Amino acid sequence: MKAILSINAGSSSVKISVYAASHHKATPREIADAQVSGLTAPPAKLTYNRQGTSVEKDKEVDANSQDTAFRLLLDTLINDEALKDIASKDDIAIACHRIVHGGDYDDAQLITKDTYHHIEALSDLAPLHNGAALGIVDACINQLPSTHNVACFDSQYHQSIPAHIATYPINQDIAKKNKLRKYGFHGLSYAFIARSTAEFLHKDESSLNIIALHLGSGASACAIHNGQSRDTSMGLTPLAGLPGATRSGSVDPSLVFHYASDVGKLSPASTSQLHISRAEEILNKKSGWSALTGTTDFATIASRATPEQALAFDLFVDRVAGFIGSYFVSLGGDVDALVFAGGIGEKSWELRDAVARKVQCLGFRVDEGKNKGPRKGIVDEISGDGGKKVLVCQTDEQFEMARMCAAKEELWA
Ligand SMILES: Nc1ncnc2c1ncn2[C@@H]1O[C@H](COP(=O)(O)OP(=O)(O)O)[C@@H](O)[C@H]1O
Ligand SMILES: CC(=O)OP(=O)(O)O
Ligand SMILES: [Mg+2]
Repeated sequence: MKAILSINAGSSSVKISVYAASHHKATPREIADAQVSGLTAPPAKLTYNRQGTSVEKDKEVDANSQDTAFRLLLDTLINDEALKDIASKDDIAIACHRIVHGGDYDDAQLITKDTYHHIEALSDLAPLHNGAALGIVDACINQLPSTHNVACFDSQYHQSIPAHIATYPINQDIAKKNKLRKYGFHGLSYAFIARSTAEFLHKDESSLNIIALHLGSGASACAIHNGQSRDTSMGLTPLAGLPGATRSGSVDPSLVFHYASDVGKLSPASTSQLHISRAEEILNKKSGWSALTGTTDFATIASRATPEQALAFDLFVDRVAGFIGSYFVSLGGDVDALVFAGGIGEKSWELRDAVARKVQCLGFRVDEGKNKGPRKGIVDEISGDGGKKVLVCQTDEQFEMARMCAAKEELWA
């Protein structure tokens, strides 16, 4: 039996799940999960469940970065005497890490010096994520010396996007040399959503066509054709596409040159692990819900209590509906389901309701009672009578990573 620590450093949270797996290709069995959320909407909150029982719920904690959140979570797990599977740090055989930007990697990688440096070199292309995740890898290397570290990439799932969709219309010599193309992210989530939705619909995954929405602190949409990513809204970096908690999403690229005189300069936040220009800092960290409303808490925004919140809400509905329309065409109208996931997609009935109304012309509608009601199962149907299928999937990137590790033969030899 091996204990697997699955670590998901998001832009506003760190989520860790602990699994036990007995052998190569075994389905990992969850034994605990813990998360610190609200890193961009202090105070951050800790939630911890062991064997399905709540130990802590929304406990206010002092954490303002992914690194401090991770240390707190690791201590919580190690110091819990009732968590028998990891009585000491040595019991953690595998730590898998969600790495948002994996460049051309098409499979999870055991983290060696080489892979570490490769991921580090990609950090500039995921300024809210890769550096933070590598900080957690460093902490694991130092604090868990006998643990194997595995990198699981958010970009991997999107390797199937065809060239004419992934290519930017710029000088192709420069594009190839500098690897400037659409990569796409939230792929661990989309892989989980595709498999779970296929199971729910009793369809073979290889014939599944869906429009999936991962709407969290970072938000994206994905057109899934025959079980594979055909298009997604994020691009070279996770900034493109939909707006997020602190991200602008797509804007006219020329806006950068008209925003302020110093946007091209390196930001004071730049470190050896992260080279971020002022423009990138503004569009990644000082835009989105935070800039429009002063909060990154989407539950507050969904209340539409102020004109600013109403504007942010309507703007999000407009952008999300735009991608649904575009992907509906991309899938030739052959869509098995529209699937909501991510913190906002799973928890905001208001957002689901407003989006569904906006895309009613495509045949989607939600049932008010089902939409507002408690979730039944990992995938839950909320479609209205006679409408195309609308589902909510409680996505699980940590499980997806643990599953990838169980499938890696070299870790079980
Ligand atoms: N009850 C809720 N209603 C609406 N939005 C919510 C609710 N709970 C959490 N959220 C939003 O979900 C987002 C976090 O989603 P999550 O997928 O966990 O983020 P991360 O990108 O850090 O992984 C935040 O913007 C938060 O405000
Ligand atoms: C890729 C991305 O934006 O991830 P998250 O939503 O977890 O910040
Ligand atoms: Mg996330």
